[in-house]
Amino acid sequence: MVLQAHEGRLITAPGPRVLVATAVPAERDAVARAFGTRAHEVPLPGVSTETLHRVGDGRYDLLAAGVGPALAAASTATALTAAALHGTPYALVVSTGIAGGFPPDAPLGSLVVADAVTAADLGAETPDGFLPVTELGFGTVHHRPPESLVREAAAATGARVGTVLTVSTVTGSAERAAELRARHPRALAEAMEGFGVAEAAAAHGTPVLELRAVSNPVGPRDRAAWRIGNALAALTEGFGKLAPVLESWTSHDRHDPAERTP
Ligand SMILES: O=C(O)c1cccc(C(=O)CC[C@H]2O[C@@H](n3cnc4c(=O)[nH]cnc43)[C@H](O)[C@@H]2O)c1
Repeated sequence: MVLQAHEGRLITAPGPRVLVATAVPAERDAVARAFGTRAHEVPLPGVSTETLHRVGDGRYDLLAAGVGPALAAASTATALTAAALHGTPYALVVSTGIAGGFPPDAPLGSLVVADAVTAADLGAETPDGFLPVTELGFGTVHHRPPESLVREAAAATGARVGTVLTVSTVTGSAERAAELRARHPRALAEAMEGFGVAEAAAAHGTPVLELRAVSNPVGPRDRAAWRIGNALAALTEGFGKLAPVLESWTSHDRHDPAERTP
């Protein structure tokens, strides 16, 4: 499939394309390093600040989509819409980057793949505790990536499988960490974009995967203890192992449409 001309050369993608959304450029570049080659920058229509970084023979578009679920959703939706209008839609969206891990289940430097991408603070406080937005009669708080893809991604990368929470406020106390784990006993990690990316993907009927590398424990704030370099290295290594899985999974008609994000 011909995607575009670049410096007089046609960039082609041999198969289905994957959009990879990180929060910040350092995470995007960690993913790009897994492909070894220089990324081609492709403008994103209507967005002056960010470009797509195209790698892997044009199969992967990497996007630093911004910090937090709202900006990540807006940027991801823009990229999905632009690709659809161009006639080159994505077959899969991957939300990735660093994350806080719930000790002891997700240690520093480990990888986590989400079998549930969960909005942890979307709802209402009541005298009886937190109510998720679904109990108020609205929307959804979980997106479930396709089971077969989660299974294969975990097998290839060695990632632990569990819930990855999306929060708008980074947890900064032991009390809040315990509260989140009490509400979400299967939570392994928290980050700030997955649910927003998944909402955008769902609006386009595109499946989503979330892979995170743990840079810090979820708990009392200690920014000096974040091991961002180690986590970014784990992300590069993990993505190198993940890419063949993504290529196989998106190329074959093995995935059950019922598994897709609604
Ligand atoms: O300062 C740097 O060099 C640097 C390099 C890469 C990434 C960063 C970030 O600050 C990324 C912010 C991003 O990380 C996720 N994150 C990481 N730990 C947590 C956490 O404990 N709770 C919630 N989110 C976390 C999150 O997705 C942020 O958007 C800096």
